[in-house]
Amino acid sequence: MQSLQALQEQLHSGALRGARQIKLAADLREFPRELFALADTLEMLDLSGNQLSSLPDDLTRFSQLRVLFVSNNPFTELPRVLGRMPRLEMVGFKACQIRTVTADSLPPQLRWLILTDNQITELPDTLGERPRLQKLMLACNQLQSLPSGLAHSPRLELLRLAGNRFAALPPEVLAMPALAWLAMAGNPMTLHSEQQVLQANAAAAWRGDDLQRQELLGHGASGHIYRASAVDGGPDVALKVFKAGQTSDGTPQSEMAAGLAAGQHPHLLTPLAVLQADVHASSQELAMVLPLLPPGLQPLAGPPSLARCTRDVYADGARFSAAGAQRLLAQVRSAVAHLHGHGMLHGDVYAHNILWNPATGDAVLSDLGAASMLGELPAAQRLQLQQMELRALQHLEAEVQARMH
Ligand SMILES: Nc1ncnc2c1ncn2[C@@H]1O[C@H](COP(=O)(O)OP(=O)(O)OP(=O)(O)O)[C@@H](O)[C@H]1O
Repeated sequence: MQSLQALQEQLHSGALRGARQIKLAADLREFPRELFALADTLEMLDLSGNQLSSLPDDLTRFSQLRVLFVSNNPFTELPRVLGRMPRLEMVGFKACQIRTVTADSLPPQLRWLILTDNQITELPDTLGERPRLQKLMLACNQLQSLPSGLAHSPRLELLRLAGNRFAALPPEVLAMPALAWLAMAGNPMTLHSEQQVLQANAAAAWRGDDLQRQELLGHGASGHIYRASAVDGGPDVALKVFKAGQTSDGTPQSEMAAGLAAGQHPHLLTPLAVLQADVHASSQELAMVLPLLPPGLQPLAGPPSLARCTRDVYADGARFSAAGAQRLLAQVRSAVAHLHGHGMLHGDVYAHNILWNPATGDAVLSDLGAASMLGELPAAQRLQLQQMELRALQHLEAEVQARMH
């Protein structure tokens, strides 16, 4: 819905009676109190893209609310009232201006917290006292440490720490019993390696004139992918043009550095080169050149839904033959082993990042958007992190094996 008036009209006409979901982006400066008419039924409220900086103290009247998105609003503090919301489990405040997260602002049932792209320097200890916490998105903040209680978060599986101020790996990470997906690039602990790779590859960057951009092949959260032909008559390539300076997993620079450091592998999609920025262009597009994948590939599954949280969503009829499953998993394992051999973590080993050809069973692991270069970390930590990533592979194996016929 795009206006308060539309909300009022629909409430008045009864069209919203019993509504469980509302999305309202209407340049709101204050929480629309009209919504309290739905206090007994609303389960999901999306007020992203408004001008809100606070939420009312009686938000607790939304007794059924489980999901709250308030991204892109000028909050400076995570509203304390959230800590009193009885059923709230998913909270999204991406790209606000949050500096402060107080101990009492975290809902008791918290399962999925998104605080990506804020200005947070410190998180409260109570974050470690949320036993259902499963997914924690903290990329692009100013954190230097984690609350010690997070070390024993029993269900925390996915953690995004990229683009913060960690000078060393926070010790809590290695103790997390269920962690399987970790992004930590773009921190002082990895940055030198990333910059070195980008510098070493700068001379080999392709120029915009080397390529003719053709049709759009697809797009994902972080970029648009085009087919491009090389003007010197070489084979066609794919060009990934990044959408923004940062994603929920990290920055394009970290993604490009990781891809270049990994080099080529038959079951891993990594760049051939970066594209030189066009100094004359009005907007400085970041882009990289990838090998063009053959047709017939499709993602092995869809990304996690709200309900699935950290687990992918497979098509209802998805089935694999025993031989096909073995082939697919062996190829993904070899791609992950290649990355580990190069001192890296993929960070996002998921079926939705595997492009797979159902006819041949061949697979390619893609999306290094959450990958980290671990070269600056002590060898023992590197190994422990790579062991941790094997949990993600085990989840993938279990999902595929559960669909074997
Ligand atoms: N190298 C390639 N060759 C051919 N097609 C590609 C290539 N890379 C991506 N595509 C197409 O573009 C689609 C989108 O790619 P992808 O999901 O990797 O986007 P993204 O923005 O990089 O990813 P994410 O959403 O994980 O950030 C793919 O499903 C595929 O159809």
